[in-house]
Amino acid sequence: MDAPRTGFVLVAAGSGTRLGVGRPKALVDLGGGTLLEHALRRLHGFPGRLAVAVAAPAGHLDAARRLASAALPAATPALAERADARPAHGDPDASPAPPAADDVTLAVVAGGASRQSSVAAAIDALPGDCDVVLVHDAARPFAPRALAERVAGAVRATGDGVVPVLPVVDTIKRLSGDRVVETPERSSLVAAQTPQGFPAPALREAYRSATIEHTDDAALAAAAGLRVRTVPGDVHAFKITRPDDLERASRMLAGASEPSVRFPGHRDMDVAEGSRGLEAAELRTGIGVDAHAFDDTAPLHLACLYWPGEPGLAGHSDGDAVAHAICDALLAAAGLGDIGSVFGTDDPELAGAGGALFLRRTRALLDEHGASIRNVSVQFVAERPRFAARRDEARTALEAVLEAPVSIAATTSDRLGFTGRRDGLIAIATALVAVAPPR
Ligand SMILES: Nc1ccn([C@@H]2O[C@H](COP(=O)(O)OP(=O)(O)OP(=O)(O)O)[C@@H](O)[C@H]2O)c(=O)n1
Ligand SMILES: C[C@](O)(CO)[C@H](O)COP(=O)(O)O
Repeated sequence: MDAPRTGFVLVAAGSGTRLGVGRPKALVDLGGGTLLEHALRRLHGFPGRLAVAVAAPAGHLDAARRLASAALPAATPALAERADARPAHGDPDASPAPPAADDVTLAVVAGGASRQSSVAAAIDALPGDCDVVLVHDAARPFAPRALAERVAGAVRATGDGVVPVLPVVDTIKRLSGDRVVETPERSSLVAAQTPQGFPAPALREAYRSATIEHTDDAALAAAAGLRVRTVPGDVHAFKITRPDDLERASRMLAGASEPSVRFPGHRDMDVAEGSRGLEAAELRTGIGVDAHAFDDTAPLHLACLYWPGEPGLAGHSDGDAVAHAICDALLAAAGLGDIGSVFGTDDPELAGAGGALFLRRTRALLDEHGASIRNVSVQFVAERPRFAARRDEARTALEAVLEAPVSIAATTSDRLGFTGRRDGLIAIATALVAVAPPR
């Protein structure tokens, strides 16, 4: 029997009004490929059989077919209508291993006037033997393949709809005009990403029965009665909506984060130096360590998560040693001092402050100095809390604040020392930061 086939709907028919480049957004060129191509290249190596359906702008079908065929080189020719393939580019994230021939089919159809009608048109172009359908925005071209695999896996494991989400890091306000009428409780709010996944028959039925426009597929599926659950999203799956999102994507591809990079004791680079200067950006590492004693009377906040039922950490702030160690590592890498010298205990806003506040302020300080975060790695040493089950959640929470890749791990000290006695917890972080080269 054939392995299950995953349907992959890529909606790429939007006009990109908010981006404002006068061309459909999915056809905008960025670092060696259009957004459409970047999104499809992420599928290389996707396990099992795959049926891809692209909803493209009606006036650009030929171009979309050509680009999609080249980006999915193993797509079956009958459906792919292949034409002059473009060469692969140097995108480090795109896996070089293409899927095996026969395992991928491609259809490119005209999208509609709304995202929803574009999804509907592409679903209709999928073959009938898909068990799961993933729906993805071409406007999120760097969503990694692992995210699509995570979503598809969760759909197959549960039979529910699955949406990848990131925690909301800002305080959210509900408005009437410009007047604030409510501050909703943030802990139950998340930001939805794509790809969103569904059992194929349920999604087809939900789209057939939809009577109003929804902003995402999960909302449409839920309105049709399908249960929808979440999995951790990925910071790289950000949506390119406005010009600054495109700049962010372009910097990410160039391998550095700021067009103008300043560092104490180093020269300024201007925008005109552009990618040439960025290629030359110097990488600096930093290390940070933070320890806090346990306080049985306090709630535990660690790695920007709340840990109900666990003893908390003593401190002037909320004691989030993981966040504090990361701040120190970032400040050290950027040559900007340390958490003690930057954030005084006399600042009333910091009394009881959460780790996210320290991380946000640290990131803003690095931004001000033109230093860009490349990645962070952090490990904490403690007998409690048990960490493994919340690793993804912790990584996602930290990545959402830092907008950079984070690895997080935990270990015990084999009952040795203060961590072994359960007196407290210690966190050690390293950070890699890009700064301008010396003059
Ligand atoms: N009629 C539409 C509208 C949107 N989309 C797709 O839906 C995704 C998310 O939409 P958004 O980011 O809002 O894209 P645009 O509609 O192009 O942007 P804008 O609202 O600024 O015009 C994008 O990949 C877009 O191409 C689509 O296929 N068909
Ligand atoms: C589907 C989506 O990407 C989920 O966040 C989003 O709703 C689409 O963006 P739009 O601007 O509402 O079309």
